[in-house]
Amino acid sequence: MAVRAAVAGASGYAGGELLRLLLAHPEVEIGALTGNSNAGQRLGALQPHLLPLAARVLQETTPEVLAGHDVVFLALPHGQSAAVAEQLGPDVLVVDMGADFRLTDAAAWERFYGSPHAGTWPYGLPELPGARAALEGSKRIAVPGCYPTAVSLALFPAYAAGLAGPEAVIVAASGTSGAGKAPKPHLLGSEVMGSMSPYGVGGGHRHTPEITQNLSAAAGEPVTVSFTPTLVPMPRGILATCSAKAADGVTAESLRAVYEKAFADEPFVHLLPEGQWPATASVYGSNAVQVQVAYDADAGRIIVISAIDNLTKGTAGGAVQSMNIALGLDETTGLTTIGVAP
Ligand SMILES: NC(=O)C1=CN([C@@H]2O[C@H](COP(=O)(O)OP(=O)(O)OC[C@H]3O[C@@H](n4cnc5c(N)ncnc54)[C@H](OP(=O)(O)O)[C@@H]3O)[C@@H](O)[C@H]2O)C=CC1
Ligand SMILES: CC(=O)N[C@@H](CCC(=O)OP(=O)(O)O)C(=O)O
Repeated sequence: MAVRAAVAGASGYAGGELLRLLLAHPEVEIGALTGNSNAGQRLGALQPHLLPLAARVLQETTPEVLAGHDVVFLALPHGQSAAVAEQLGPDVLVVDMGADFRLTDAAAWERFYGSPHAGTWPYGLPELPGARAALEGSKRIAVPGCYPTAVSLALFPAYAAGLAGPEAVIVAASGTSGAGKAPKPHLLGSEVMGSMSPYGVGGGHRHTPEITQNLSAAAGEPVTVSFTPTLVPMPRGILATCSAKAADGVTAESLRAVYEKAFADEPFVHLLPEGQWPATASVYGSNAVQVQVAYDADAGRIIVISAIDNLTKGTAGGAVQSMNIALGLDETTGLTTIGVAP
């Protein structure tokens, strides 16, 4: 019997990418689609690439509309998911693509998001140590942020193996869809085109505590994170350049061996052959993650670079992958590692 799934936030970028993936998922039947300001609109007017759903009309995001589904995906702005989720029954699988349930530290939540902490749900990054076990059979999933997905996958093996010092430095570039579809002055075409710019500099970005949480868990001790995001003129993609001081005794060979082992059985994470570097174009529209490692002997640092599609592995693909695990389906169902090129 098909898994009936509702999508709240179906007019947005994350909701649209999720629907693209669910349309290709053999076990899922798409149920209610909801929006906010666009409720009452035809989906075809808002997401014209989703042809099979073009005639569907967006409904209001209410508990009544979302009732009667096996899975409810929440692709809503931060802070909007908790109120909706608490009105959904305990038997429904709720997959939150926003940030509301990602952090374990209530004080960090309040500092970075400025509202009361709603709680913590099993974290939808299956590749992290222990994550799959927590997702299996779960009725609640917190899908990671896009930058934390790229960065945590890049650095957790080094921390878990004790190869990296406790201060991680990360500079990551994101395409503009990461900022969502709602109009924002800094995302006007004339501001973004032909330019690359930093934002959230100096520890202010709300993904800093999420990255810190993941790397500290992998290390088994506190890790501090210097995270600088940048905006680049492309619609999709994240390239994360991550580095940390190498622990004593690290060599290029030992570093590579740790990453080969960490990702050997991962269906979506690919350690590239030596000499080949991750590129966002290679993972466009796919759930794949490209990773490459280097040991800079002169600087005494390890460098790990990862590339993801922020909308696919960075949100909707990660959500589907985690849903599959929670429902006991093959983890890769409905997901592809095949990108679009050129
Ligand atoms: N874009 C990305 O790369 C990623 C996004 N995410 C997360 O996914 C979530 C959605 O992001 P994204 O799709 O980019 O954002 P968008 O701005 O593109 O879409 C937001 C969606 O939420 C709906 N919405 C807005 N306000 C409300 C409200 N008060 N109640 C109910 N629905 C509301 C909008 O409806 P309407 O259009 O009808 O007003 C729209 O469907 C966010 O939490 C984001 O952090 C996570 C990882 C990556
Ligand atoms: C380019 C850009 O603006 N990106 C967003 C991150 C989007 C994302 O993945 O994260 P959330 O799910 O936490 O919103 C930002 O920096 O706020």
